[in-house]
Amino acid sequence: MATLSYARYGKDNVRLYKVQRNDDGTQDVTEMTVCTLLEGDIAESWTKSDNANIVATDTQKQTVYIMAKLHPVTPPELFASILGDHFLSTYSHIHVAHVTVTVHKWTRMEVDGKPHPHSFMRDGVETRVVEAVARRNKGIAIRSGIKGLLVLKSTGSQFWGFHRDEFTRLPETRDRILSTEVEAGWNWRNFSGLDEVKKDLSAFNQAWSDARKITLETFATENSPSVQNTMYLMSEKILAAVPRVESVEYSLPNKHYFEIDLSWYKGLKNTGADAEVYAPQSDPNGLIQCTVTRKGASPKL
Ligand SMILES: O=c1[nH]c(=O)c2[nH]c(=O)[nH]c2[nH]1
Repeated sequence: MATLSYARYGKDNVRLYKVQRNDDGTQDVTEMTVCTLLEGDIAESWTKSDNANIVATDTQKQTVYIMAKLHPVTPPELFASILGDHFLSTYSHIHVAHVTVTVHKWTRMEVDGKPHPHSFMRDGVETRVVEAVARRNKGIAIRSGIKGLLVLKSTGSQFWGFHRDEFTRLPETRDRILSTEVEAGWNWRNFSGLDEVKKDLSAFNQAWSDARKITLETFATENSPSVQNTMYLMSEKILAAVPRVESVEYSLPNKHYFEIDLSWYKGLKNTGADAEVYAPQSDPNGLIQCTVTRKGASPKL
């Protein structure tokens, strides 16, 4: 009659902070939010009120803390993989572990022109987000990404040549404001397991900084014909920079800034080439998305 066709469960919004005290007296800090979701032989909890196979979500939370104490929490790709691997190796009835780690910004302060040993500031809401999916006998799939990186350019963006019909009001423009909140992700070729993840840990931070730099530099320097083309260029460049990455995804809202006609006040000119005062729009916004996949890449698990 009815069948349970989807079930996973875990703990979301596990907040965690870890400090590393270095020999030279400086300290490094990491703050993250973790989500763990498990799949496996768990259906009977839903269908028969039998919780015997349920690793309580509280247990999952405690595990996150213990693993953070016992292991490094950076790079986040490693920590997410350690957690995923732990759930599979500890519980034979769990077949898939999804772990998402969101790293929050703590940027070291500069005081008197010098990096401060133990003081940090939150200079933006941008986060680094990693999702690791550990599947029994199928290795670990990792997606790394950036979220919440808010950017704006005041010129160097166009949008023209688009389809026009009786529903079209938007004028063509060869000079507009372009603003978006970057959500970017890059999918690594599947890892056979935790050992393979550990083989080249520096690749994860390097890819993050390459992807971030490519995103910012392409946004700034291209005379953009559309959000679509700009995100495609960024994706191509990330694929070229990081050989192990098989596909790149972008999701970019187009945050509109509308011109305001002020001619009603003493004939003030504030449109077209005279536009200086604009009305930023909170909604609606365009939303442009793409996945760009390396030729010959293995299909995503
Ligand atoms: O870069 C853009 N892409 C669109 O698809 C679009 N549609 C729109 O109204 N403005 C824009 N801008």
